[in-house]
Amino acid sequence: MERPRKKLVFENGRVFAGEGFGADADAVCEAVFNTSMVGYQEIFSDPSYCGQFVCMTYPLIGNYGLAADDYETKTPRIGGFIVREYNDSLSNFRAARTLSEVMEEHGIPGIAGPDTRAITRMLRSEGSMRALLTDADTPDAAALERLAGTPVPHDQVARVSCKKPWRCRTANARYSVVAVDCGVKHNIIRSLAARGCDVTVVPYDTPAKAVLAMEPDGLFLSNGPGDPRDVPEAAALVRALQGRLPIFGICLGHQLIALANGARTYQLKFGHRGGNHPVKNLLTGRIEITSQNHSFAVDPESLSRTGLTVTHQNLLDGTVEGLENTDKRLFSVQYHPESAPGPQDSAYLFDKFIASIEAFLTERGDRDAEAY
Ligand SMILES: NC(=O)CC[C@H](N)C(=O)O
Repeated sequence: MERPRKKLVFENGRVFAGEGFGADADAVCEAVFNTSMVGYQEIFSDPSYCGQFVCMTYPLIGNYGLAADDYETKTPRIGGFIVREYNDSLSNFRAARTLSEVMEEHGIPGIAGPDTRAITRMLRSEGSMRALLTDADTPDAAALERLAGTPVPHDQVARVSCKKPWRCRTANARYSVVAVDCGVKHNIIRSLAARGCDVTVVPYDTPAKAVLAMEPDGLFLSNGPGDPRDVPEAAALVRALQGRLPIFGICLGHQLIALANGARTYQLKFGHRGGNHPVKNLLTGRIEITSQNHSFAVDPESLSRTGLTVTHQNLLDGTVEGLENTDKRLFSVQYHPESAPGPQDSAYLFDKFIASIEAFLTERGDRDAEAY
């Protein structure tokens, strides 16, 4: 099939040529890179990539298609894909659709052909930056002007969060959990459901009173796109509910817990995105290989007097990867224990949340799980 000629123009003036796949549309996004060797479907459908171009360092993308059961959300919001080679000859018996056709359906453009290693090295040395994906014949000067004139969005969480509460029921449920949806990955909901949780997913700006009216046994704070400081509503919810319910946060949820307790977050030079980031659990001394996708991190200097202690640390750059306040039954991780894509080493964190809920129910004296 004849594919349109496209190019990527970066803020620093570098231009990379290639062929379009997915939607034949222009887009301006922040470009980041992901080093996972598998899992492009989960990356494609992870709402945390809303408004970002993901440059895949693995050189062959598309060859196992998309499987009906593997989406992280029904409405993919990734800004676009940058790949070395796009391949549409599906080789997986589970494949239902091609990546390109589903990208087209959702208006998401892609470019195949650029030297993705060169782009990655550029982002590593100069830091994440924005780019315009456009037709090959757009003049570079006009492209740079468009880039400079496009404002950075601050409403990504509002774009990906559900608009009304919805419930994921599980057979023989033992716990009821409210999940604050800042762009929740469905594998998180599956991971909670697999441990006996009925999960009510609520919009990111749900007031604390409305959450309490649902009488949950625990509160979960999801991953999500953008700068955590753009969602003060969700941080306020944590402030109002911490100490009243067991709380578990992942990625953006972890950052929101830090902000709610007076800590600071900052933007990393090029972020962590991949399926093999080593993290040390400081409580056990064990090392976990983790799946990651984030640009921001919690400033360890800002943690004194917050009541939060660091439980996990990244072994590549020493950044904070986990926080806890046992008095408030509150803990969080910067990485992805639901690990899609990625290793399973950190799945124990969901069990830790269940243990925290169990202890809470027992202490409250109204442990009625046997009645279920
Ligand atoms: N996966 C996430 O939740 C990402 C959190 C946040 N948007 C960041 O980039 O740091």
